[in-house]
Amino acid sequence: MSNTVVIYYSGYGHTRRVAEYVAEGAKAELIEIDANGDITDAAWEKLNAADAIIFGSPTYMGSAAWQFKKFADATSKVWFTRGWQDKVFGGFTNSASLNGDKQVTLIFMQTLASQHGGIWVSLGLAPANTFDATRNDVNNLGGSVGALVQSPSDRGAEDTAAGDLETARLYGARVTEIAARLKG
Ligand SMILES: Cc1cc2nc3c(=O)[nH]c(=O)nc-3n(C[C@H](O)[C@H](O)[C@H](O)COP(=O)(O)O)c2cc1C
Repeated sequence: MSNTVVIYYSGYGHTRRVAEYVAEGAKAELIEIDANGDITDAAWEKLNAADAIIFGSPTYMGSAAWQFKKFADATSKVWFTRGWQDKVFGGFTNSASLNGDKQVTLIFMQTLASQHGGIWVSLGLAPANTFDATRNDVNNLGGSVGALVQSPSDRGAEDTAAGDLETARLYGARVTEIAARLKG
């Protein structure tokens, strides 16, 4: 069994709900980045000890929230020692529009993982893109780099599409399974 940590920021709770689904699938511990973009020393230790790390952030203005970026910049301290070399990584993002430039956020997370010498896990789920596909289907947003979720701008986190949340859960499970396989 591998040890996975989900680290995320959420401004208004929508991404927190997604993070809970990812963590359920991954059997992971959750760490929330606070409103100042900080995490505790104990949280850094958990990240350093993890076999797999899954990043999460809402997409704000076409990229990750600044709090997540502050965390990303703070990982430079670990980068100097190659402390996360060969860890397994994944990422998810959530935003109001179906597209909303979510891909930019995922590519940012994938690049962050690559800077650390990590092994990135793709979504690994076929898109549900037929005429009859619905928002209850897995991967209805058609992602491939990581998990994409849409939360309607006029609703709370409880109204996030079931298919997107299931996509998040399945993706978490995939990251942990791949980390376990690599661990041997
Ligand atoms: C400052 C700000 C910028 C946003 N920019 C985008 C955006 O670029 N694309 C989009 O689809 N939604 C955008 N949104 C909507 C959020 O991504 C959406 O409400 C998301 O569910 C918020 O997640 P949270 O509750 O975890 O903060 C933005 C919201 C805020 C507050």
